[in-house]
Amino acid sequence: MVKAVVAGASGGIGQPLSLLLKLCPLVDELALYDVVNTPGVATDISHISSTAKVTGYLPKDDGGKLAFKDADIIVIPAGIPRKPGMTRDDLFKINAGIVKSLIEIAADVAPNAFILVISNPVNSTVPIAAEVLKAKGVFNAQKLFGVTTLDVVRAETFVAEIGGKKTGSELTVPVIGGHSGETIVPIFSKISPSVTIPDDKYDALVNRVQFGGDEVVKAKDGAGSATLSMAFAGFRFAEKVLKAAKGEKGLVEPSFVYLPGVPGGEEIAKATGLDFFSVPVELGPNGVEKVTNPLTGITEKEKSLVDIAIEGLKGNIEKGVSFAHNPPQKL
Ligand SMILES: NC(=O)C1=CN([C@@H]2O[C@H](COP(=O)(O)OP(=O)(O)OC[C@H]3O[C@@H](n4cnc5c(N)ncnc54)[C@H](O)[C@@H]3O)[C@@H](O)[C@H]2O)C=CC1
Ligand SMILES: O=C([O-])CC(=O)C(=O)O
Repeated sequence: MVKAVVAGASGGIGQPLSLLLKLCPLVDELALYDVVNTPGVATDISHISSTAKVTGYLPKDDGGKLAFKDADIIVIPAGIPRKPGMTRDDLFKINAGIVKSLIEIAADVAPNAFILVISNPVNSTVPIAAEVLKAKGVFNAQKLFGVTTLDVVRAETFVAEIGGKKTGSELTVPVIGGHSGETIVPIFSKISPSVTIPDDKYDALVNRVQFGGDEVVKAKDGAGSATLSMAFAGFRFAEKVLKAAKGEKGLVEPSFVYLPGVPGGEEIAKATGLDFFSVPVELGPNGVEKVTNPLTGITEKEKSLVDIAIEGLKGNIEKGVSFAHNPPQKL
């Protein structure tokens, strides 16, 4: 019996993500949690004639605990999205506390769950999650993931447009680093099957991957950020985690993980000086089976992009860790 939870299930990402999980034959039970509207969303989705049994919870009557209890996988797209002119870091003030409170519930009632954090700023919310789990004595780095799949999906799509492929899904494009602006680093030298990016298109393509989120925020013009492509990306990652948990081999996807706690991570932590970095993760029954060092054999241009990413990530990670230890006092 596989129980999946979506926290933030009534939102722009949460609703289509819940729909995709309801359609997934790997899910037997789907618990939808949000501070608003989950009775309606859950009842609506529950009428779909697929396997998963759907329930909806609000915070009242310990709804969070009931929703999360004994979950196998918890996906978190809870929190506010950007408006034009904002950076992801501008979301920290509100979303840091939301993520912290949700991870506390997870630690108490579902300490063995895979936890997939979508809420921004991912570069800081994942370190918060790790610190909360550590403090509760239940941290397993192999099961905590910052979801950066949308960067990979975008890179596949944009490279396919340039490389004359019919669809990006024919391509594997590693994207590493973090999940905001210049911390996002596409490694075009390792696209498989290989695609040559013309020199005169390289910088613009890197920029489009790094600022793909801004493209959507601008186009939505105040109505939020990427939701449908994010639901696709979040589901793609969750499905791989679930398939790997069932024993399927060869499933790899980049994710923002705690390097010192995952096999193969120490070497990358040493090379970057960072505890968290998005790297290609090979998934297994226990989550991260191993990570591969994405920095070997990259080009000089890519090295300089990685250096910029490392600088940005340092502050983002420290901000998350220090919030987890010293959250602002409530008035
Ligand atoms: N990792 C990534 O690649 C991406 C991350 N995001 C992030 O995902 C988050 C959600 O985005 P949207 O779905 O567009 O926002 P939204 O505002 O449409 O939905 C967020 C939902 O979270 C709920 N929520 C707020 N506090 C909560 C709490 N304490 N417990 C449970 N639910 C709570 C809200 O009621 C709302 O239904 C944002 O932070 C956004 O920046 C968005 C796109 C890509
Ligand atoms: O841009 C945003 O704020 C949402 C996001 O993370 C993305 O679309 O990559």
